[in-house]
Amino acid sequence: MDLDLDKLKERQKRIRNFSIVAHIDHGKSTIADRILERTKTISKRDMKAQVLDDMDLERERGITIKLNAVELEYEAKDGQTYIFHLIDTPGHVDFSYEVSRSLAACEGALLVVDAAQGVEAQTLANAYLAVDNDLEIVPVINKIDLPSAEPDKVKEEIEETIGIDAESSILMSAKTGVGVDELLERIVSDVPAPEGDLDKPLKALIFDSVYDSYRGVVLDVRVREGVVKVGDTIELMSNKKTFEVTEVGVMSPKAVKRDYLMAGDVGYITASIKTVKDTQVGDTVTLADNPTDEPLTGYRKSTPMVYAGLYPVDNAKYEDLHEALDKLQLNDAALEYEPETSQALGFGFRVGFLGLLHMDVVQERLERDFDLELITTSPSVDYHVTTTDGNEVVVDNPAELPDASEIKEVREPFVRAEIMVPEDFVGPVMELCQHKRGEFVTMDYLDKYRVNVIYKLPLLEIIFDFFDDLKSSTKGYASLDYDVEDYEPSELVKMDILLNGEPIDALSFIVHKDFAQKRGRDIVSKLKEVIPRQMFEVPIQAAIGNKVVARANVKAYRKDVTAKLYGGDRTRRDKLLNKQKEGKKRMKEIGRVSVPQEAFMAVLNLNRGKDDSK
Ligand SMILES: Nc1nc2c(ncn2[C@@H]2O[C@H](COP(=O)(O)OP(=O)(O)OP(=O)(O)O)[C@@H](O)[C@H]2O)c(=O)[nH]1
Repeated sequence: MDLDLDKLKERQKRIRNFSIVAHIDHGKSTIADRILERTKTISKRDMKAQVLDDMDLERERGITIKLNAVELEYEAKDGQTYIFHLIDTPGHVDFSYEVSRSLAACEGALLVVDAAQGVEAQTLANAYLAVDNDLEIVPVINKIDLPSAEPDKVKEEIEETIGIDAESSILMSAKTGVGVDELLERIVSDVPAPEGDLDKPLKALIFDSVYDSYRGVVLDVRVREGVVKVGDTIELMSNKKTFEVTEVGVMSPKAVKRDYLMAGDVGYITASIKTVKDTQVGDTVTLADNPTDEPLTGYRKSTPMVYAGLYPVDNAKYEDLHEALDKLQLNDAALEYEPETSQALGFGFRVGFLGLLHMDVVQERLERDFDLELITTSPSVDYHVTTTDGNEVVVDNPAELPDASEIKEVREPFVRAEIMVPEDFVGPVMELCQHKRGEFVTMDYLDKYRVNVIYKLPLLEIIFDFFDDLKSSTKGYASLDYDVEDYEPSELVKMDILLNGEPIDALSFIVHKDFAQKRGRDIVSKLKEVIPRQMFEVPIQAAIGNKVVARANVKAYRKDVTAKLYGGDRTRRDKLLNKQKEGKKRMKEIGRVSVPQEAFMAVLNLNRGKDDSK
């Protein structure tokens, strides 16, 4: 097929690639929906609650996790039809890495700020990412319909904190539809058209990919230079593998086949790529017979912050879990894993996550989409350890921490946390940070009422529900952003948990010396509750090295769950028995002791400062 390059150049001038970035809940998805509606990309009837958040999990949790790209056509007031590629981005702090991936595919960003909440931590973090990517930023003040909206104050905040001109901010309400027309016109006038030579060899960035059981791997790409057509042989530059293109197209919002994708386009390519491992997000696609010289610079690779062991309840499902992780990783470049074995749990994987929300999402997806039953061990951060013989080791599994006598120093990751909060709550915020081993850095006034409090905090203390604690101690007014800054020595110890005299590797955790005694006692009493009585007495001990810090016994004999019920109520009795049966599936035989999944969660929840028995 011959393409008319002049026509394509004309078309390129009418393309606008942009993202919407915002703090969580400021209205990105609702704005995206309004844009889709107004451009008739989707009829009202077809519109589910929110189209772009299309994963079940996202809808249930009401958060955007995965990015999505859609193409839409907009007939502007100048009479021309423009092609918009809208790339959705997540708002939760765990997923800021995904934001930078989507921004790499754009020329502009709509920076959405809630008119009542004002600039928050992720507003800033995302605005900086947009600036780093040289994007044109269009400020949008949303929710002006709210009685508490203060658009003028928010404009000032944007100017002061981000340093961009906010006078011409679009004032809108995604709820009522006010401002949507202006928004569409401003996308045309303010977001630059993509540049990129159509005559040059193909250069396209893979910014996401999904596995489809019929078509193989589907690559989401932003074409930077050249053109790609069905029948072309593409090469993935990182591994030099070649594939014949079977389909190209765009999402609008369903897949729509096209004859070609050209420089400036955001769309998908399928090429019967069967192995998930061949495609890497951030890689460059070119043509095998006319390759480009240099790959595009990908983007910063995500680094996991939290690690946990994932084990199938049924050991025979190990391969299934492996395959499921492979598939999941394709859609989730931030996910890292490697095989590990546990004496207690058998074969499984050490998995690296961006945060606990990411961990929950991954576990839920593995269980729901791949029908696996899993045990997750207590999450850990990565520790840098210097041993007495001078070796440096990185430990992300507490069970692997060398013996205390062999350790010279343990360094743990510290973050610089920026907490934005109305000044009335500065006290509670500082109290919380202090309690979490934080070190005060500085405090700035953003305006008359709002303060940016900066603390240095151990990542270990942040990952366990710091965010929830922060929300409750500030009535929901605080927002948080953090970045790992460095590793510093801390007085950390490994707590072993022994059942029946045997240390259970999957229950070990690392804790600061000052919190160790209490944590040990709490865990032991929690385990005593959740471990069912067995045919023999089971001692539970918490120990640091050889020193036992807490101990309890689970008495012998099996608890009969129906004992308390008098005869009559049959259904209630059945229900209980069923519940017990259900619970049993999640029992893991460790040595001679049956340990329920709850035991592993108990360790996690106590570390998170929660009691899950309620
Ligand atoms: N009153 C009012 N509410 C709005 C407006 N825009 C969005 N909302 C509501 O604000 C909440 C959050 O909106 P979303 O669009 O889900 O926010 P988001 O920024 O996409 O959130 P994430 O996808 O989790 O990052 C929802 O309950 C919306 O109905 C608006 O203009 N006015």
